[in-house]
Amino acid sequence: MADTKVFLLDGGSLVLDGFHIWWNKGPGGEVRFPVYSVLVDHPKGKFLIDTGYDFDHVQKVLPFEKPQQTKEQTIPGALKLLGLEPKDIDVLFNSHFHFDHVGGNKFFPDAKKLCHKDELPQAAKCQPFEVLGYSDLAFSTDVAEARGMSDQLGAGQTAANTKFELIEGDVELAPGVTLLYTPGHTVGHYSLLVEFDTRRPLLLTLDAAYTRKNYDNDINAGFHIDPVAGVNSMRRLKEIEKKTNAEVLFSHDPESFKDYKTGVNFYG
Ligand SMILES: Cc1ncc2c(c1O)COC2=O
Ligand SMILES: [Zn+2]
Ligand SMILES: [Zn+2]
Ligand SMILES: [Zn+2]
Repeated sequence: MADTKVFLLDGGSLVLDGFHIWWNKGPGGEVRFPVYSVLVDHPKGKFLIDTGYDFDHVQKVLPFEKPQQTKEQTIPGALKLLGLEPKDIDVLFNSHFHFDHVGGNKFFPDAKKLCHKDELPQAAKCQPFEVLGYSDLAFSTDVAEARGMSDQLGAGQTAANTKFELIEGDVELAPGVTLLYTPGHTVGHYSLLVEFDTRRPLLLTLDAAYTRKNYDNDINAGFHIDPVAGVNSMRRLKEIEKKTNAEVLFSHDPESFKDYKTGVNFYG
């Protein structure tokens, strides 16, 4: 069987103060960090995990995050670099519904969509401190309507083509592609473990650990629903790393990202 390939789709960058990236630790000051999505090109199909941010949404709602995104860093642009179009994606999984992970969902009306069973209701009725994170609601007509923000929906979006199948606990998306339930950042957050025939596994923390410093020191990001669960999720990922000898990739780590394979380069 052909081996699995993992592509990181560079989605541009944003800025946050260091105390948001490393909660209670800092240092403060502006930190520009990467945003990317993950394409798993597997013999069983093409799986996309997350879809980055929508530039116009961030400009309008979170301009202080100073979005920088070229055409090639939009989801359609990044797929085009690989000779793919959005219609080639079979399954779209959102690790969680923060705006920097759902911005390109609108390009996938026909893909099978999956999320944790608690993440959807949480986005529909979130805590006051989660309103910014859950601010781009165009991924779900139900959620947008529940939050009184139907104006975010595009013309072609319907309840049917923004419907999610709900999962819970750890789930094998395909042989060797496992979604790991890692709550804390959000109620329904997931990380991803990908195993290969010919190389060590990849463990993608996604927002369970923004950077190596978060991960090594059990430091939550400033955005979390449950910091104790967040620490436990990081500790669980470190156990899995040890057990599988996985290479760990972080979601928003400016230093590490410099060495990650992006564009046409892939893991596998
Ligand atoms: C990158 C980023 N910016 C703002 C927020 C989040 C982010 O990941 C999560 O909740 C927020 O308010
Ligand atoms: Zn194989
Ligand atoms: Zn997040
Ligand atoms: Zn994020």
